[in-house]
Amino acid sequence: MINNIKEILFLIDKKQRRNFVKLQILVIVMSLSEIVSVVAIGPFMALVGDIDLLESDGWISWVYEKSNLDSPEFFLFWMGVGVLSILIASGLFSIFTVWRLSMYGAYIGAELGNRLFKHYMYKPWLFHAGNRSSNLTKQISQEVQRLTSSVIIPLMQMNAKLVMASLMSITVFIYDPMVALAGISIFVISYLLLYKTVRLKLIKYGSTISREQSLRFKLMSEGFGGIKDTLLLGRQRMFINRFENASEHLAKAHGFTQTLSHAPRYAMEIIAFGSVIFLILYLLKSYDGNLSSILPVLSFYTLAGFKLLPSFQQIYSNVSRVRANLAAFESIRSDLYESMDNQSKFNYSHGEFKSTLTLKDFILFENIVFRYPGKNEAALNNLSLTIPANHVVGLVGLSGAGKSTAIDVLLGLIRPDQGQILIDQTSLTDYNIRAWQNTLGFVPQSIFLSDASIRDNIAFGLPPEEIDEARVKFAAHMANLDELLMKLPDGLETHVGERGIQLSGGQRQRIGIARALYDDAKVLILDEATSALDGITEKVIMDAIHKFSGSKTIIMIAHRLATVKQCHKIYLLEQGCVLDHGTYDELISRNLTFRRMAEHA
Ligand SMILES: Nc1ncnc2c1ncn2[C@@H]1O[C@H](COP(=O)(O)OP(=O)(O)OP(=O)(O)O)[C@@H](O)[C@H]1O
Repeated sequence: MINNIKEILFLIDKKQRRNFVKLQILVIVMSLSEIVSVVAIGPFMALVGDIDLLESDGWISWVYEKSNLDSPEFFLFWMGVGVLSILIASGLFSIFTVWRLSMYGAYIGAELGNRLFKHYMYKPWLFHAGNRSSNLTKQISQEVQRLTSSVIIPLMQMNAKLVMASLMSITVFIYDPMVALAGISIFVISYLLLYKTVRLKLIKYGSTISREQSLRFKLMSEGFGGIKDTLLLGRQRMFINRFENASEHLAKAHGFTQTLSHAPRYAMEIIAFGSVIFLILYLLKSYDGNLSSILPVLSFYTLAGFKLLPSFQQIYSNVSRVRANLAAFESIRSDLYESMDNQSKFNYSHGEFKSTLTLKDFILFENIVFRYPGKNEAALNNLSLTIPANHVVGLVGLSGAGKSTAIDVLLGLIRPDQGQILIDQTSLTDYNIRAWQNTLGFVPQSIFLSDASIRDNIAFGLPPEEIDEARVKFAAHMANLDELLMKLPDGLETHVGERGIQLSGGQRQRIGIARALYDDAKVLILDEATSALDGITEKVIMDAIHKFSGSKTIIMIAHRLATVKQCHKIYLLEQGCVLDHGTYDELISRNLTFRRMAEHA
C-alpha cells in the first residue's frame, strides 16, 4: 500500500507535489492547535477542583493578580471562556485544514481524469478500434472518481489524523509515560490486529467492485447501444438478469467494505470505556483518592482520548477504504504512466496547429503493406496506386478487399508496416500528418452525430461562437439538405437526438457530407457515403460533388457501381492490392470481376 501511495505521489505533477508539502505544514499547525486546546483544559479543571490555587504561588495566581478581576468566580468564568475560545479556534482551524486537504485531493482527481481523457483522445485509431469505448468511459468516470474519493481524499485526511495522533500521543507521553504507553498500545494493537484480519477481504471486495462495475458499464452500453436489436430479439431479460447479478455482487462488496471499515468503532468504544474505568482506578490509587488532584488529569486524558479515539478510528477506516479501493488505481495505473510519457509528445507532433499540406499534383500509395494486430493475413498487400490532384477517383472491390483500410492509411489513422504515402514529393510522417489531415474532408460509412442541433453537427466540434453561418448554409445546400431544413420548423436549430436517432439514415449521411464540405477541404474522401440514399438523392449529391472536380480531389469507395460511374479513374482492389484500374467503361469491357459486380449492383 505504501508503494502505491508513493506511486500516486510520483504520478501527480511537480506543482501539486509542492502544494502537498505546503499542506503538510498546515497539518502540523492544525495538530499543534488541537494539542493546545487539550492542554488548556488542565489548568481550568485544576481551578474548578481547588479555587484556593489562586492564593498559592503558581502561574495561575500570577495571572489572576495581573488580570485585576475582583472575584475568583469571575476569573474562573473568564478562564472558561478562554479555554472555550481556544477550542473553537482550533476547531475552525481544523475545518479549514480539512477543507484545503479535500480540495487538494479533489483537484488531483480532476487532473488525473483530464490527463486520462487527453491520453485516450490522442491515442491512434487502432487503439480505439481494439478498445471498447464503454471501458474507456468507465476508466475516466468511475475508476478516477473512485481513486479520488476513496483513495486520494481519505489518504489526505488520514495523513492529517496521523500527524495529529502522533503529536497528541507524544504530549500524553510527556504528561505520564505509563498511562500513555498503556492506553496507546491498547488501541494501536487492537486496530492493527483488526486490520490484519480484514485486509485480505478488503482486497478481494475491492477487485470485485472494479470487476462488477466494469460489467455493468458494458451491459449498459451494449443494452442501450443495441436497443433496436434487443427489443426485436426480446433479449431484455438476458441483459437485466446479468445486470441484476452484477449489481448484487457490487452491493455485497460495497456493503462488506463499509461494514469492515466502520464496525470496529463499536468494539473500540467498549475498550475505551473499560480503559476510562481503569484509568480512574489507577488515578485514585496514585493520588490517594484526592479528587481535586485527579480532576485536571482526568479531564486532560478524557479530552485527549476524545480527540485520539476518533482519529484512530478514522485512520483505520481510511486505511481500509484505501485498501479496498486501490484496485481502482491498479486498473488505471498503466494508462496513467503512459500518459506521463506522452505529455511532451502531445505538445509536439499532435499540436492542433492550423498549417496544411497542399496537394498540387498527385497522391501516391507506394508499396503499402499493412497487417492488423493479431491477424495473419495482410489487409493491404503491396498496394500501389496514384490519385491525380483535382480528379475524382473511385475505389471498388468485394467486401474485405481492403478499401477502408487503404482509406485509413491515407487519412493517417493507420501507419503502414511498409511502404509510404507521398503527397507530391512529400512522404507522410508523424510530423506532417496533422497538416495533411487539416486538408482532408472525410465522410465515413456510419456518421457519428452528437445530440445537438443540425448546425452544430455540420460544424462538428466547434464552439457555437466560432461557427460560420454562411459556410454551414453552403455546406447544407451542397449536401442537398435544403428541402429537409425547410420542412423542419426549427431548421438548422433542430436537435437530432442521441446519435441522430431522430433522422433517417440518408438524412444522417447528408449531414455527414455537409460536415466534410464545411471546412472547404481540398481533398474529399467518401467511404460508402451515399449508401443509405435513394437513387435520386444520391444522383443529386453526386452531381454536386462532381461539380468540385477540377478544384478538389475526391476519392470515393462505393459498393454500388453507379456511384463511381462518373469517376475519372476507378481502382479495383482484391486482397489488399490493385487488380485493375481504368474508367468505368474500360473496366466493364475488360474485367470480369468488375462486370459481375456491376451486374449484381
Ligand atoms: N479493426 C480491425 N481489426 C482487425 N482486422 C480488421 C479491422 N478492420 C478490418 N479488418 C480486416 O482487414 C481486411 C480488410 O478490411 P476492410 O474493411 O479494409 O475491407 P473493405 O474492402 O473496406 O470491406 P467492406 O467493403 O466490407 O467495407 C478484412 O479482412 C478485415 O477483416
